[in-house]
Amino acid sequence: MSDQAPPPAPIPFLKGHGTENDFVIVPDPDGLLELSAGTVALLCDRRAGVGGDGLLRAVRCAAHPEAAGMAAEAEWFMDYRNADGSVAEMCGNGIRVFARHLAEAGLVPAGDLAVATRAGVKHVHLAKAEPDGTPGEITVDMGPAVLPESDGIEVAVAGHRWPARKVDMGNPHAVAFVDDLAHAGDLLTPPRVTPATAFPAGVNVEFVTEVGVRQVAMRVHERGSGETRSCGTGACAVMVAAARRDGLDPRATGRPVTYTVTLPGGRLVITERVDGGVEMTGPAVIVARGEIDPGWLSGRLARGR
Ligand SMILES: N[C@@H](CCC[C@H](N)C(=O)O)C(=O)O
Repeated sequence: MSDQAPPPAPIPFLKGHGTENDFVIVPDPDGLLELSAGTVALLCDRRAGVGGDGLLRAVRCAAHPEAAGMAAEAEWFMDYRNADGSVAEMCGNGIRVFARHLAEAGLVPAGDLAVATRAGVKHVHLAKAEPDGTPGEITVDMGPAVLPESDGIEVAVAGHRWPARKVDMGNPHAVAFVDDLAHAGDLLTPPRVTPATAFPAGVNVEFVTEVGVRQVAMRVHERGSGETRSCGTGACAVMVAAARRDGLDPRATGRPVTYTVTLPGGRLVITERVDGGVEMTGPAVIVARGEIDPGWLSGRLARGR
């Protein structure tokens, strides 16, 4: 009989995206996996790992110390990490992909579900598939946007500088209206946001142009991930900033307002309700399922990647 320990079990994962904001999804119902920042960064690495703008760990609320208090309202906790391994409060595209995974895996009934996040419990609705089999879009109640007084905030990149609006969607955003999205340059380095004290935990930066009546286009540089092809919380922040810029506030007028937000990776439809809640609708797909080789992972981590 061999006295060697059995080889570690492969770690199941999925790959999915929402408007091309892509994620590695790691099912970990009982919260048994040790996912350090280094592990997450390696898994999200597009050349050395699986590749993704972020990672979504699916843990039962009851099995996660940050989520146990939400277990009465939601069964599942979206443990979201950025590509550099940092933790973020919320991910708007991620939560749609997360819900798609739970539904396809038969872990939740189709239709409506609650998902716990670090920004609280969010309610998600999965529309029925189209007759041709195309998966239905997913709507998330993202909660209200918070737009504090933010006079004096500026965003600078690629030799340009703009005033910006501070918007909190559970995570922090600085929204700058620009004449041309190309003026943001290649966005290979983070834009400079001043004063730095406005965002002590870092910030996601959105660049927005108007393309029609209640239609805007945007690019985003995400905290912890760099430029991505879409950002759901960013699109919601942009929608509300655009509405205020257009003199629209559903809480004041008693009429909901809807904007279409076009991003490099697709289109999101966002409505601000009269109670101030923001609803985002968009696609989410699972594109692959596989197994992470635990020998590769532990070897890379032992060698410092
Ligand atoms: N891509 C996400 C936002 C992910 C978190 C963000 N980078 C942060 O650090 O706050 C989205 O779709 O909202």
